[in-house]
Amino acid sequence: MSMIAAFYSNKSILITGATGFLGKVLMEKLFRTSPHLKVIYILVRPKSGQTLQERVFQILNSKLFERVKEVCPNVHEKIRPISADLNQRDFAISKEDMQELLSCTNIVFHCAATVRFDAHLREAVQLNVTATQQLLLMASEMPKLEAFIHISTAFSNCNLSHIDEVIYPCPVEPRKIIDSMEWLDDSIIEEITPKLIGDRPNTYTYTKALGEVVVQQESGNLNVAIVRPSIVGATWQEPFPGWVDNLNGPSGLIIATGKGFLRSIKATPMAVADLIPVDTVVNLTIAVGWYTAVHRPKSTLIYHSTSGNLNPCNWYEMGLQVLATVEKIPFESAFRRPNADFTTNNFTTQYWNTVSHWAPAIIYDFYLRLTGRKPRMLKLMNRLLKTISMLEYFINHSWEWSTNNTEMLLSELSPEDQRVFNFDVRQLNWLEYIENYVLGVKKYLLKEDLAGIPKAKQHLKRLRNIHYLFNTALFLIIWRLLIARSQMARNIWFFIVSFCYKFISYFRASSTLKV
Ligand SMILES: CCCCCCCCCCCCCCCC(=O)SCCNC(=O)CCNC(=O)[C@H](O)C(C)(C)COP(=O)(O)OP(=O)(O)OC[C@H]1O[C@@H](n2cnc3c(N)ncnc32)[C@H](O)[C@@H]1OP(=O)(O)O
Ligand SMILES: NC(=O)C1=CN([C@@H]2O[C@H](COP(=O)(O)OP(=O)(O)OC[C@H]3O[C@@H](n4cnc5c(N)ncnc54)[C@H](OP(=O)(O)O)[C@@H]3O)[C@@H](O)[C@H]2O)C=CC1
Repeated sequence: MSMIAAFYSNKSILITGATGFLGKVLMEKLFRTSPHLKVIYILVRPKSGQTLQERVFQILNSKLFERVKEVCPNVHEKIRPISADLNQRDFAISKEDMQELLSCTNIVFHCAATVRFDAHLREAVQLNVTATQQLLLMASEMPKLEAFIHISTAFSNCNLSHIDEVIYPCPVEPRKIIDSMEWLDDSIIEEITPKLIGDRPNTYTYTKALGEVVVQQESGNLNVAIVRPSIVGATWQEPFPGWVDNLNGPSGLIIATGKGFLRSIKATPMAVADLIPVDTVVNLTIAVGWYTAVHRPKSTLIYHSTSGNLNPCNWYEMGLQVLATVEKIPFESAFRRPNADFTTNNFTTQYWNTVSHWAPAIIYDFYLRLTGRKPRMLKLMNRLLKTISMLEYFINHSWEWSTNNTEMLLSELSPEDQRVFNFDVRQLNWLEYIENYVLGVKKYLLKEDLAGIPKAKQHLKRLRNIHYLFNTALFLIIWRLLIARSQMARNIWFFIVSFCYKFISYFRASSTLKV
């Protein structure tokens, strides 16, 4: 019997960010392994014209939750959506709901955040810092609370190259930042943002670091722990391999590569691709919840959920495996044949952007215009290149994260818990994982049917022929122009033609002799 699963039985759990990528997998695993838990409260806001109930219905009826329904048929009764907006004072939770949350909650998992790299500092502070502070305040009024688990990111201190499982101080106190956001206007905030974030690449990593300091300063007597995942990818094993439902991190780039939009990228091939499967992060998070509640460590423990120091894979290996997979299982209606060249300096990056990205987009848009359709490829390409420029920092640096607490926790688990809540990244086979990831992107993100693979392969063959034809035509045109203008080109041309002629004549003569 799993001790961790038993611990969560009969517990009331509060999850923020439960409609997000990580939150959904966390909920799924909790329900599947502890079907006798009392209730999971989730803080949800209405979105995209959907009510709370519609959002929850959609999640419960998704493929991700299929296995849950077998072990916990009354899952819909155990999930209690609470209308809340983390950007509002007291999260805009009704009095009755707040009362219930305060009096019943045993464990809090705080996953909600803005993960956008380009978020305005005010927005990022509100969600990643102020909301965390408010939630801690709420938690301090929960008499039955046993543990508060905060999800941060391994990149919150990405300005350092070696990162320990400790909270690093921020030059400006989070409280001062929170206060200043209340009275500074947007334009001044924009002006001071680069100074505040310093050598971090974006407001996301900066505010996640501030969020950690807030946890440290405001947790009082609470049992608190922080989990820091690196780049969270598709599921490795559970509930099934390859599940993913958003474009963040590598998923969007896998699509862009598989569809042949992205053909070269500025990346350091040997830099560590510190990916971590979402189910590994979730297993660790659940184990951390149990350990924090049961063992009540004296200080706030930080757990790195990273892969680089125990089982490294680099961007080159990852790129190769993505390509090998899309060769075997191609995506439908590719724009060009997939390719992934890594460039390492600005000049070659600009060159390949022009040749491999902008030029084909302009030609294709021209073709769309000619056929009476609306051009769209250049716009799409520019958006893609903007996205890549935001991710570039993370594919051109390597970090070392120490994982002592995570390893300690693994050793504390019973063999059964190590199996049920496996977060030992040493067991991960990267080639298999990446192949399943790409397949998952095809099935769950692009919603492509595997029956369409032969057609997709045919389409790639056609693209290859167009490519050869285009290159030959281009070569002939350039050559023709050169011959017309340059004596040297003409000489070379006549030399090549006469050489070929002589070679063929010699070959013919020798074969006649043999007969
Ligand atoms: C060979 C293989 C190599 C693989 C190589 C992998 C490298 C992978 C490095 C990851 C490194 C993360 C390391 C931090 C890990 C955390 O701790 S944070 C969690 C991760 N967070 C993120 O990834 C968020 C990044 N995304 C953003 O911040 C915003 O989407 C951006 C990039 C600023 C774009 O903002 P925007 O212009 O307002 O556009 P937005 O509405 O978000 O999306 C515009 C279009 O781009 C698409 N898009 C959005 N994100 C992406 C994406 N990642 N890729 C492609 N398209 C995207 C959208 O689908 C949308 O298309 P349409 O639906 O309009 O057709
Ligand atoms: N994905 C990754 O690569 C990594 C993620 N992390 C961390 O993991 C956690 C989860 O990330 P992930 O699941 O990927 O992110 P998602 O963007 O998928 O999910 C974010 C969640 O936060 C909720 N949320 C955002 N704003 C509000 C608001 N104002 N009120 C209520 N809820 C809100 C979203 O709700 P809604 O659905 O309504 O938008 C959603 O449920 C975050 O703390 C992130 O920093 C850390 C490292 C890497």
